[in-house]
Amino acid sequence: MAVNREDILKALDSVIDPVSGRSVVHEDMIEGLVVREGHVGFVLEVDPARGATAEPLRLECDEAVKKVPGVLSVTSVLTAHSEPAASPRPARKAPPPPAGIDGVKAVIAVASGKGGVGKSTVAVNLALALSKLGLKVGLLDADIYGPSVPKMLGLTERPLGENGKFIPLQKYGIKAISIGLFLADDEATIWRGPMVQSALVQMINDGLWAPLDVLVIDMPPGTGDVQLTIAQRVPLKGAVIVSTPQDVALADARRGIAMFRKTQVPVLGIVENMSTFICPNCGHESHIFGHGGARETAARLGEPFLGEIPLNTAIRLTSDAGTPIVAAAPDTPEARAFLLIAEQVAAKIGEPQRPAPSIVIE
Ligand SMILES: Nc1ncnc2c1ncn2[C@@H]1O[C@H](COP(=O)(O)OP(=O)(O)OP(=O)(O)O)[C@@H](O)[C@H]1O
Repeated sequence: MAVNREDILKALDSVIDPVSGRSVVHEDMIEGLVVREGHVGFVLEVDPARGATAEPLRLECDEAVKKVPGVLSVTSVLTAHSEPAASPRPARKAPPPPAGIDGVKAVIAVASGKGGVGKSTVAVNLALALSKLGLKVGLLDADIYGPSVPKMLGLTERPLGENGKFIPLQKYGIKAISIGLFLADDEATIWRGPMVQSALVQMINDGLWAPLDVLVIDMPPGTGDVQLTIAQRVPLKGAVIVSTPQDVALADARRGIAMFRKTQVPVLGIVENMSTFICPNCGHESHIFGHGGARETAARLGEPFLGEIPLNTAIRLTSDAGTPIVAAAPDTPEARAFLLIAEQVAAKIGEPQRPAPSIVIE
């Protein structure tokens, strides 16, 4: 039986907010409703003063929606946001350091100051390479404005919920959740910053991730409020900065580094992506976007340089096909470049390497 938005809104209209005494629909508390082939997702937005105390209301909404005939799964997110304050902005106190996540030994962010430099490609292949080293790995795609992990890992189904917790999907031996799996294609742009932040923090804290050695977060590109809040509210052990070798990208990478330094998140190192191009026909080596800029920037800023990833058609084709190069062809020089970076990252987060399990392409 096909279920539609009206059915869901009607069901939600029966849920009464105990604070206002009116329905959550009437009070405009439901945002970002998505109904796709029986799978329903929405955001319940409450006043920041209520925060997590509104969790029973969210569960009540879930229960109401689950009763609608044809509904296969419900994923909801509770967010508490405040409208931007009228100017002048009050001085913000530094937030307390975030608590760790039970059963997750380390959380690392893969970030870039600029979009399109291959941040997601690096995040996905780094996660798979860490898993090849024997670590238990999770991957959270937090790139609300261009979530590419579903495509790169070939994920289509929505993660199921269990007692208000998300169950990550499994692919190539890692656990993965993407914010993209909860959103309609055109929806990301209408999500306001605070909603994104709350949803992400909830996906991290309410995901059934444990046990994990490392959770890799594919950050949204840039250094705006969303990124800053993640850096402050997620217990990050460190950040990997991805850049291409051009000056413009490096300037943005420097801004990214400054942001992590400001929030006391250690920079684990810089990766230069799309570094060298070797012509598959004649073997000639060329540097389409320049070469070595990220290494120089790292040296100048006193941050580690983690390595170079070549510009290579196989990297793009395998990502597009949902079989990333580290899973599809682990013995190629391109995959080995990711493995070398993963070895350094594992060492920096204090994870000894274990015998590599084999990754099975499903
Ligand atoms: N080393 C590489 N060689 C060839 N193609 C690459 C390489 N790295 C990334 N790409 C391709 O470049 C495009 C952008 O990569 P990706 O989506 O990883 O970038 P991003 O920085 O995460 O982008 P966004 O900021 O939009 O999320 C993709 O088509 C990807 O396959």
